[in-house]
Amino acid sequence: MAALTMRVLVVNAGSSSLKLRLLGPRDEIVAAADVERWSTGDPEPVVVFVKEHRSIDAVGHRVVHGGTEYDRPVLVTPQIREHLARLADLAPLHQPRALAGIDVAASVLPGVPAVACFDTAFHAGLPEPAATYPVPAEWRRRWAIRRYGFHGLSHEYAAGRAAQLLGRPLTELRLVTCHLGAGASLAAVSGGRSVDTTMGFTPLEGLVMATRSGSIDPGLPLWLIEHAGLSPAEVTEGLERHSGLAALAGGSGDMRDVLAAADAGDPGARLAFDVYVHRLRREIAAMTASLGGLDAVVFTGGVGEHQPRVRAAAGLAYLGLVVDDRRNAVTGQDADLSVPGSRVRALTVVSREDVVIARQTRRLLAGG
Ligand SMILES: Nc1ncnc2c1ncn2[C@@H]1O[C@H](COP(=O)(O)OP(=O)(O)O)[C@@H](O)[C@H]1O
Ligand SMILES: CC(=O)OP(=O)(O)O
Ligand SMILES: [Mg+2]
Repeated sequence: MAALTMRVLVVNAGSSSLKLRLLGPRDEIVAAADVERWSTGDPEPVVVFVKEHRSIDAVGHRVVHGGTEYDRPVLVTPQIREHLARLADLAPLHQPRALAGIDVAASVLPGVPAVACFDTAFHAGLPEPAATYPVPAEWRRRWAIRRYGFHGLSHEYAAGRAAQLLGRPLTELRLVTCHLGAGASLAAVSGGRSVDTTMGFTPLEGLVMATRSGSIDPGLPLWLIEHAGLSPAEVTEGLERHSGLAALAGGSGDMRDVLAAADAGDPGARLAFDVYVHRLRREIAAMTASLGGLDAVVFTGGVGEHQPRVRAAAGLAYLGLVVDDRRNAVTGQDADLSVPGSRVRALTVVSREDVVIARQTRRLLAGG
């Protein structure tokens, strides 16, 4: 069949959700199923989805880490699957879930081609100063230590959609795209290319997340291991799964729960929100510095799409960006949030990683 008319099943295994979409040849959504608060990582919903929606021509999988090998989409073969499994320790909340999705889809859709689309690919061309960690050369060489960056499928989509909303060519724009979901990262996008991003070697660096710490003093985990008697596994578990909003609010890391508790007067939840927003503001400024200027800030991901309070608190008036309270009230739709005449625009864009994945999948299968 002509690859460009394919119906593509998109499997997006995130750290907190599993999103399944069947997209028709013009990227129209034929069917969709989301599992929110996906704590188990069990890929069984893929089986149920496939049974209900036959005539799937191809599968596109979101894979978070492509390492140095994969800076573009790739057809999944047994050998590629094994390579991707070797990267699992670099994205422990994600890579095993993506692999489980790849395996289960292959078992229920035998003979249907599957393509892996990478979060890291959009950042593969980061300028060297942004990509390089100042650590021993031997480490960088032996273990390919560098800033990889993640959420690239989302950042790429958000930047393209922002250009449409602004009615300007992407090649002329300096954008900070803010993917705020369970995981969260910012990208500095100049002329459509990622020139900086807050996540790094793994998806643990950068902003405060639902259960991840984001950036901390690298001396802290070392001290915990060397002097406080914690094992490396305990430190990993603590920073990946028991930090971030969940740790500060003392319960769920879901922003909806944090805000409900904060509104009910819970001091931990208030602090969680304040720390989240403090880091967000700081990192937006950092990305702006990497861009050398700013045309728009684009909010996407579950929190970015649905939380006016986070967007308002990002506090950008000093950058020439003034958010309009009424426009900022929208949730779950693409919109310009800024007051007319604001020099820098604020936008919200519904994350459509599925569209990027489906297009990459069709293009690869078409031989392009
Ligand atoms: N209506 C909403 N209000 C506030 N936050 C929301 C809302 N819907 C989703 N979220 C937040 O979005 C997060 C999930 O974002 P999403 O981008 O779907 O996650 P994932 O990182 O798993 O892809 C949840 O943890 C929740 O905090
Ligand atoms: C890379 C990452 O953190 O993804 P998610 O937000 O889906 O957890
Ligand atoms: Mg996601």
